[in-house]
Amino acid sequence: MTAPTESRSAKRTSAASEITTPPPGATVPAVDPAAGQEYELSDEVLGNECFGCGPHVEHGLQMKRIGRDGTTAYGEIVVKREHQGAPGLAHGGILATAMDEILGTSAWLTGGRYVTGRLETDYLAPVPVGSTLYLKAWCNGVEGRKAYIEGEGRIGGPDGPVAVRAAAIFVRVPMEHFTKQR
Ligand SMILES: CCCCCCCCCCCCCC(=O)SCCNC(=O)CCNC(=O)[C@H](O)C(C)(C)COP(=O)(O)OP(=O)(O)OC[C@H]1O[C@@H](n2cnc3c(N)ncnc32)[C@H](O)[C@@H]1OP(=O)(O)O
Repeated sequence: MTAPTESRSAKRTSAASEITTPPPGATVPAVDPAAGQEYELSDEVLGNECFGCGPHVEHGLQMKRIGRDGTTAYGEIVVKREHQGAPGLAHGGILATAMDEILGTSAWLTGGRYVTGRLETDYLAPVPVGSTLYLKAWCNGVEGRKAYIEGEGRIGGPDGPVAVRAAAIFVRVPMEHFTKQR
């Protein structure tokens, strides 16, 4: 019998593919001062209806933004019964949503409004219902309208094992992007 081999995702240290790795010319921006202020008021910026962070969306993730360090953003979600896929475990799409929310927060901290263009996710460990997922996202660079953002979610504590990683391209859009579709 051959010894079990480590999974490919466990060997990877980043979720970023060639597409979500910034090109050499990309720069890592400082936090935008206006975005820093918006961060403190993010409920008002987004309203209360966001599935990812709306504090009163009953079955939503109710992600709490718990701090930032420059454009690095920190957040937490508690996985609820309504977030299950397999019995007792968080649905992968829910985890991707949590990553989208925290990565998006980091993108917005660079200044301007951003939407997700591409989101890549590595799942490393199952996340049980009832557990807290400790989220962190940072910006690897901005080039033109594209922000290259990466992040991770840990269980058991902010320094616990990594359960999920993600990398994304967020694309800067004008404010009308959000109003013209209504
Ligand atoms: C401080 C903050 C506090 C508040 C916190 C708020 C947090 C919020 C958190 C929210 C979290 C949740 C967030 C959500 O849920 S956002 C909701 C989910 N996302 C969407 O609905 C986006 C839908 N897509 C679009 O609207 C358009 O396709 C966009 C706007 C994205 C681009 O269409 P547009 O016609 O405008 O531009 P373009 O096509 O010329 O592209 C421009 C550049 O981008 C590159 N590109 C585009 N797509 C991709 C791709 N897939 N992979 C790789 N690259 C891609 C493209 O090659 C080009 O590059 P270059 O040729 O210039 O080099």
